[in-house]
Amino acid sequence: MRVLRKPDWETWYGTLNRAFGGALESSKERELWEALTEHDRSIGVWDGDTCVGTAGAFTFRVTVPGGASVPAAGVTMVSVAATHRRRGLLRTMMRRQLDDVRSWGEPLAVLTASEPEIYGRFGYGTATHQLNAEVDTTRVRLSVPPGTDDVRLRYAAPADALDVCEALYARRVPERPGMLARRPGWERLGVLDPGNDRDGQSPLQCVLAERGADVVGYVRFRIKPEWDRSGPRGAVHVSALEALDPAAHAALWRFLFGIDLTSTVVAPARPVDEPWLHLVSDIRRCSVQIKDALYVRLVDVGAALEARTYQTPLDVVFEVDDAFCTWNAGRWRLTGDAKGASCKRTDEAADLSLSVRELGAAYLGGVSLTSLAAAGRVRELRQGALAEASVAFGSAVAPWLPHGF
Ligand SMILES: CC(=O)SCCNC(=O)CCNC(=O)[C@H](O)C(C)(C)COP(=O)(O)OP(=O)(O)OC[C@H]1O[C@@H](n2cnc3c(N)ncnc32)[C@H](O)[C@@H]1OP(=O)(O)O
Repeated sequence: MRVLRKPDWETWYGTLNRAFGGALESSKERELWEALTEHDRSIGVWDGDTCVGTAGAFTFRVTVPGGASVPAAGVTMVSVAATHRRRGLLRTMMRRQLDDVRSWGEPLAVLTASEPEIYGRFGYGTATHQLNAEVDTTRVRLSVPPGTDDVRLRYAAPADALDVCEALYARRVPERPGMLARRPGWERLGVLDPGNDRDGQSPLQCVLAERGADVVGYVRFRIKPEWDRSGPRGAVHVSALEALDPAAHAALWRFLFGIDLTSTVVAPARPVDEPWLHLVSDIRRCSVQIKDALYVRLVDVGAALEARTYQTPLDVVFEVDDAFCTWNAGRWRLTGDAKGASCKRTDEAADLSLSVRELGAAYLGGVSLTSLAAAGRVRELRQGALAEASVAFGSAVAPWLPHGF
């Protein structure tokens, strides 16, 4: 196992691509991923000249409750060749990677998982969920708030509108836990639009929402035209949508719901507190599903818990179990409120006992400690401590990450 060398990238990436089915052939996409790869933070496992394992860690900053932007290793590009699976290569890479992340002084590691079963054993907890919806727009109507008609919509070429969309996205990032401050180059992933990825859908389209001279929202989407005996049954596939206020939000969704010759809006990876859920006439025809999204691993429990704020005052001692990163194991006293927090080692009696995985799940405020306790994953040792910590850990805005990496 060694750090990725630049000349090895093609082979390394070939191993990764094959582990995901080998379908990624677009040279535009390869080039971008090569540019985004942080070689000195990536590792490969080699069997002689053959690359059999890959893993990387992007340098991210993630928004946490209270709005701070906390350094996080974005674990990515993890693969093991099928010829070498289930011999402990992933475990070996995860060990090395978490030791590295600790030595880089980053308190968090985050990832989106190809399969939910893989990463819990390494201390990652499911911290954000996403909502996937498939709306029957022949039956579901939207009732929009005042001001919606004042929002003007216009088509723009996705690449031309990229800068203005990114500026708007950057304004959203500090407002929602789980969102990542975009590093240069990342914005291009959203508009790559490789033909082999489309499955009969149109190229990407973009519509901007404007009020006066200001852009107040945008949507990127594709249309899949379809006809059956009863007529047009096309689908609108939403790929990204951001809006700065309720009227802009409603205007964009009303536009999507009303596109001629379509009968469905497919909206994946939306926040679980998506506002249009409150505007639809018939939620049962929106086929809403919830899926796991961002996984969080506290690499440094003390620094991570100090980096966020807490909705209500709390003073609790956690007994943390962490078999994979034993430096975290033991008792931590966390005191804090909406202004700041302190988390230090202690010998005092514990109030709550849990594993680092549950702490990761609760960290962004989207999974309550109470629900984890009801599942038997958190134990309350002092009466009242669970409710105190659970409310304090919550977030007024549901954590969300709109994209994978
Ligand atoms: C953040 C990301 O990049 S997510 C992408 C992950 N990569 C992929 O899904 C690509 C296809 N899959 C693969 O490349 C491999 O199967 C990997 C990377 C998921 C696993 O690699 P392996 O080297 O086989 O894993 P390893 O042998 O170290 O297994 C460690 C443990 O995880 C378990 N495990 C590994 N993969 C899986 C899985 N897909 N589902 C359930 N359990 C798994 C093993 O059973 C083992 O369990 P144990 O600790 O109880 O013995």
